[in-house]
Amino acid sequence: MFSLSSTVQPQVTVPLSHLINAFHSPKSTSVSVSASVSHNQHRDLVLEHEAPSNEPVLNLRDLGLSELKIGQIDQLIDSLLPGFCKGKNISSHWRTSHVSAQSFFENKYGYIDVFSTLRSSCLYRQHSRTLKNICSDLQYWPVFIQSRGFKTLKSRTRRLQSTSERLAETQHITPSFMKGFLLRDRGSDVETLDKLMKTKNIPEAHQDAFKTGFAEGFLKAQALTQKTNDSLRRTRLILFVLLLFGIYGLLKNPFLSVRFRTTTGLDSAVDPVQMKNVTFEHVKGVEEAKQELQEVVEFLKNPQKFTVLGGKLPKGILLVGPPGTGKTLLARAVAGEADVPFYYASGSEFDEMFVGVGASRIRNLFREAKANAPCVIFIDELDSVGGKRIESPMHPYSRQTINQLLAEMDGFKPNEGVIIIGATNFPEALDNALIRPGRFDMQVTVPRPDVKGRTEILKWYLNKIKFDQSVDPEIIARGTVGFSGAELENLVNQAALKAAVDGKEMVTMKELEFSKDKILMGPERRSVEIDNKNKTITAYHESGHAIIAYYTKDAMPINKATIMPRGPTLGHVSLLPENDRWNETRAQLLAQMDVSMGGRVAEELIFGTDHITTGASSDFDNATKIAKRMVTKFGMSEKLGVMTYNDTGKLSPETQSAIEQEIRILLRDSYERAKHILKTHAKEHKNLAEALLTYETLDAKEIQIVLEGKKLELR
Ligand SMILES: Nc1ncnc2c1ncn2[C@@H]1O[C@H](COP(=O)(O)OP(=O)(O)OP(=O)(O)O)[C@@H](O)[C@H]1O
Ligand SMILES: [Zn+2]
Repeated sequence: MFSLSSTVQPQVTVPLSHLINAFHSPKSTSVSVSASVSHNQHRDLVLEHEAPSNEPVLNLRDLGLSELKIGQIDQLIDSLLPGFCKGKNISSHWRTSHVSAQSFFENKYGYIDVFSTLRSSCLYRQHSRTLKNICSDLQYWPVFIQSRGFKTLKSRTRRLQSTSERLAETQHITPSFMKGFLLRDRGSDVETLDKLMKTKNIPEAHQDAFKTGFAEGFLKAQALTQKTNDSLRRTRLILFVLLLFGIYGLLKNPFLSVRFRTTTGLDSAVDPVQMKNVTFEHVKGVEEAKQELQEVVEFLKNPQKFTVLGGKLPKGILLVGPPGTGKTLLARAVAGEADVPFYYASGSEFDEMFVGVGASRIRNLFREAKANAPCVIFIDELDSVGGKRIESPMHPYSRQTINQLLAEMDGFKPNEGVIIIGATNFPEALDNALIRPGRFDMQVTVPRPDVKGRTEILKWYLNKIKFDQSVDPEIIARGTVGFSGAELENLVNQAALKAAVDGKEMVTMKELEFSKDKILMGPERRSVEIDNKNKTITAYHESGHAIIAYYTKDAMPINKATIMPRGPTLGHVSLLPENDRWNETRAQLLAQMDVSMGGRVAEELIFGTDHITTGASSDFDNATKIAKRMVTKFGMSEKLGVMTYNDTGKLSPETQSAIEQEIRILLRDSYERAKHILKTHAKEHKNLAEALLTYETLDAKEIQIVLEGKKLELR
C-alpha cells in the first residue's frame, strides 16, 4: 500500500520497472509496498526496495510526481501512452478523475501541439518502449510547459492578477507537480529561497544542490535579461539615428523643409560669401558700369567720409542688362573691392508656394546683413520677387514678399553701410514702388560688350588656357557680334575642349572658329552623307555668295566659306564687319542684299533655270527683310518718301501695292547686279567652287589666294 501526501513528502525511490505495476497493482506481491504513518488524513507512500537491482533508480520527487494522486498518474500515463494500460489489462479503482492533464492544458492553455508533438514523436510511435524510456522522456515536460507558459502570458500584471484566479480554478484538478511548474515564475516573487526549501521539505543533503540549481537558473535568466536589454538598447539607438537622419533629410530638401525651417526659425542661417578674390579686374568690357560702381565701393570702404558732407548714397542699385553680361560678377566685384561680406539671394528663392515663407526669408536676409554691415546684398532675378504686384491666383502671396522687401529697404538708414544690388533682365517688369527714390534709385546698364569689350573678354579667358601665338582674339571678337561675356567664356572653353579631343597641345584659330560656328549654327553634321551632285551645287552656291562679297565695295569682308553641313545648313559663308556697326548706309544694305542673291544666281548660271534648288529660300528671306525695312522704315525709297509704314496690313491697298512694288524693284535690281558680277568673274567663281570641293572649308586668306588665281598649298 502506498499513500500520497502533499505535505509530508518522504524520499521515495523505486526501480523503474516496478513503477507501473506499483501504480496499477498496489497489492501485487512482486513489489513490497508498505504504508507509513499517515498525517492529516493523507497517506504517505513508502516504497522500499526488496532486492538490489541494476536498473536505474528514479526519484519520484525529482520527477515532481510525489504529489500526484494515483488517479492523476493513471490519467497521465493513459494520455501519454494510449493503450498502454489497456494492453496490460489492468483495471484500477484509482481511475476516478475524468479530467486528464492533457485535456486540462489543451483547454486552458492550448498546449495541444506540444503534447501531440511530444506524443507522436517520442511516445506514441514508440509505445513499445519500456517505461524507463518514457519516464526519461517525461523529464522534458517541464521545459515545454514552462517556455510555452512564459511566452503566452501577455503581461506580468495580467499574469499576477490572473494567477490567483487560475490557481483557485486549477487547485482541484491540476496535478501538484504541474502546479509547481505553473507557479514557478510566480514563486520567485512571493517566496524566498529558504522559505521555498522549507515548504518543500527539501532534505539538508539536497539543499546545496537545490541552491546551485537555483543559482544557475538565476544566472541564466540574468544573462537572458541582459541580452534582451542589449538588443533593446541597440534598437533604440538605431531608431534614434534613423530619426536624426530623417530630420536632416527634411532640412536638406528645399521643398519639404521650407515650412519646417521657417516655423522652427532654422531658416535664418544666411551665410555671407566673402568675395575678396573677385575684383573689377575680373570684369571686362563694361567700363562705364565699373566707373559708376566705383563710388559705391568707396562708400562701403569708408561710409563716414560720405555722411560727413551730408551726402546720401543710394540704398539700392539696379543692374540692368541681358543674361550673362556680368551683372552678378560686377556685384561680387563691388563687395570684393570693398572687402565686405557679400550676401547672395536669387529672387526665385523667395517665390514660395507657402504663405509668408518668401517674406520671412527676406527678413532673415536683412537681419543677417544688418548685423554684419558694411556689406552687399545681391538679389539676382529681382523681377521674380519685385515684379508688379499682380492679383494672380498663381501667386496669391507675391504681395507679401515684395511688401516685406520694401519695408526692409525703408527700415535702415542710408549710412548703415548695407548696399542692396539687384539685377534684372526686364526692368520694365519691376514694381514702380521698388524703383522710386530711396529704394533701387540708381540704375546701371550692363550691355552686351562691343568689339573692344569682346576682345578684352576673349583675351582674359584665353590667358587661362594654352593658346597659339597666331591666335588673333580680335578676329573672333569681330565675328561674335551680340555675344555676352558668358558666351565668350564658353566659346574659349569649347575651343580648349576641341583641341584636347583632337590631341593638340594648344588652341589655334581653327578651334576658336570651330566653337564659334558651333555656338552660332549648331554642331557639325559630319555623318551626313551628301552625294556629289548636291555637294557641287552647294560649292557653287556658296562660292556665288563669296564672289559677290569679295567684288562688292560696300560688302563686309569675307571671313570663311565652307560646305560642311552644320545645323540646318549645307554650307555657309561668314562675313566679318571691321567694327560693330552702329549705323548702316544704303550702299551697305544693298551690298548685303546682293551677297544674299549670289547663291541663287550662281545655281542658275551654272546649272540652268531648270536645276535651281530650294537652298536659296533663307537668302531671299534675308534680302526681302532688308528691302522691306529700306522702304517702310528707313525712308530709302524715292517713290514712298521719308515716311515709316509700321502696320502694313492696315494701310490702303494702293499704299500696300506701292510698297510691294518698291520692294520688288529693289530685289530685282539686286539680283541683276549679282548676275553681272558672277558673269564677269565666272573663272574665279569656278576656281573657288572647286577649291571648296577639295578642301571643304577655306578661310579669308585662302579665299583670297584662290581668287587671285594662285595655287593653294596642300593641307
Ligand atoms: N564682362 C565680363 N567679364 C568677364 N567675365 C564675364 C563677363 N560677363 C560674364 N562673364 C562670365 O560669365 C559668367 C556669368 O556671368 P554673370 O552671372 O555675371 O551674368 P549675369 O549678367 O548675372 O547673368 P544673369 O542675368 O543670367 O544672371 C561669369 O561668371 C563670368 O565668368
Ligand atoms: Zn545661300
